Amino acid sequence: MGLKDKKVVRKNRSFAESFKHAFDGLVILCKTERNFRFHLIASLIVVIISFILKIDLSQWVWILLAIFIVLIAEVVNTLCESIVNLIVGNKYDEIAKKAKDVAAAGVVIASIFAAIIGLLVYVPIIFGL
Ligand SMILES: Nc1ncnc2c1ncn2[C@@H]1O[C@H](COP(=O)(O)OP(=O)(O)OP(=O)(O)O)[C@@H](O)[C@H]1O
Repeated sequence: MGLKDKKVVRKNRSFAESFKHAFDGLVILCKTERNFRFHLIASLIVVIISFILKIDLSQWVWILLAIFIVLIAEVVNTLCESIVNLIVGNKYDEIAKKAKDVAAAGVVIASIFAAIIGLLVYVPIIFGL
């Protein structure tokens, strides 16, 4: 193993370095997590529809809240999966299953919240209520 292969762990030295690593995390999410990509594309479609329907400021607040809660739930889900895999690897473990299933349930709960917000905002506009 050459010198350049030796990677060391150290604290971030600046805000810029912290931000760079956070950005790396975003790239990893987009490249490796199919569900995160799906939610990102769905979010983009929702934003475009919202512009077309000319929703007002308070409606934008609710829609953006719903979008970001789902994305954050996906981040927590991926984080949980990574930590569980790091600890147990491929070994079957009931607690690992519980952790992953509960994290996935968080995404489902966030998605239900987003669907309810979507109905409350768009149905009255579309049906002129
Ligand atoms: N080590 C394990 N021990 C027991 N069950 C596990 C283990 N790893 C995964 N599972 C089960 O398999 C399911 C799928 O796990 P996996 O790691 O493939 O998640 P995933 O398909 O990436 O999930 P998501 O679709 O939420 O991204 C988990 O929800 C869990 O029920």
